[in-house]
Amino acid sequence: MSEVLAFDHVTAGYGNAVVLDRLGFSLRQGESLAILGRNGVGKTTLLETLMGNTRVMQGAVRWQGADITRWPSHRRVRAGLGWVPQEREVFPSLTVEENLTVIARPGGWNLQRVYGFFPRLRERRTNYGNQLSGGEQQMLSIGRALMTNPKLLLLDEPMEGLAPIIVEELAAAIRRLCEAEGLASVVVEQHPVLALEMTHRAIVLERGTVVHAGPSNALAADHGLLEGLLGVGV
Ligand SMILES: Nc1ncnc2c1ncn2[C@@H]1O[C@H](COP(=O)(O)OP(=O)(O)OP(=O)(O)O)[C@@H](O)[C@H]1O
Repeated sequence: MSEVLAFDHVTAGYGNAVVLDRLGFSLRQGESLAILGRNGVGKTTLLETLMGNTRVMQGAVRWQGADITRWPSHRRVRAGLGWVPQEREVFPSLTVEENLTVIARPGGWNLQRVYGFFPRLRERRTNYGNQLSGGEQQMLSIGRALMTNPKLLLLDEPMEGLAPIIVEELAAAIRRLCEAEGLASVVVEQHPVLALEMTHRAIVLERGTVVHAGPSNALAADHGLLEGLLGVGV
């Protein structure tokens, strides 16, 4: 499998504040990566850097062989980065269908395919964004990213605030996107066990740098290591 994404010694932050400190990792075609770490270590900043929303002071971000470090975010979306933000960013005064079609880009994913993938969205297609449950909003947020026909999905705490039954449904959907549809993904998730179940590999951040990298199943099985890295009882 060839490498599609790489952070090469990236130092980045906001204004003069450094959040990511010479951070490095890479992702291969079709691979899913969990970004783990305690609060405030820079997980969201990593995703924001991937989307071009931070100031990169050093290092390079490479996507499919191109140096995209200075690309604006709209160009990154066109190049296949599909962003599912933490706030979900569903348009409240547009219907589900309008939310999906307004950002559509040509490709294999279209309205019918997204509805096939999330039948709940088809049922709710005439409802407004602000009439949806949290789980439905998250499905819509993922559906919107799929409508841009991405090659890589970036998910920032997709399960936050959702009921356990919806979490199961969404985790299965995200896994299916990776396994059946061949989409690569980068997932920031507070719940490490869930994140490790959903991904092939994981990196753990501390103070903006990578302190552990390896297969997700190996980390999930090593409770001592997980507890040492994340301070969680599992
Ligand atoms: N827009 C911003 N401007 C300035 N500083 C910011 C901004 N966003 C985040 N930070 C700072 O960057 C650091 C890392 O934040 P970040 O949200 O990336 O961490 P995180 O690991 O995602 O945290 P959490 O798990 O709590 O969501 C924090 O100290 C935070 O205060």
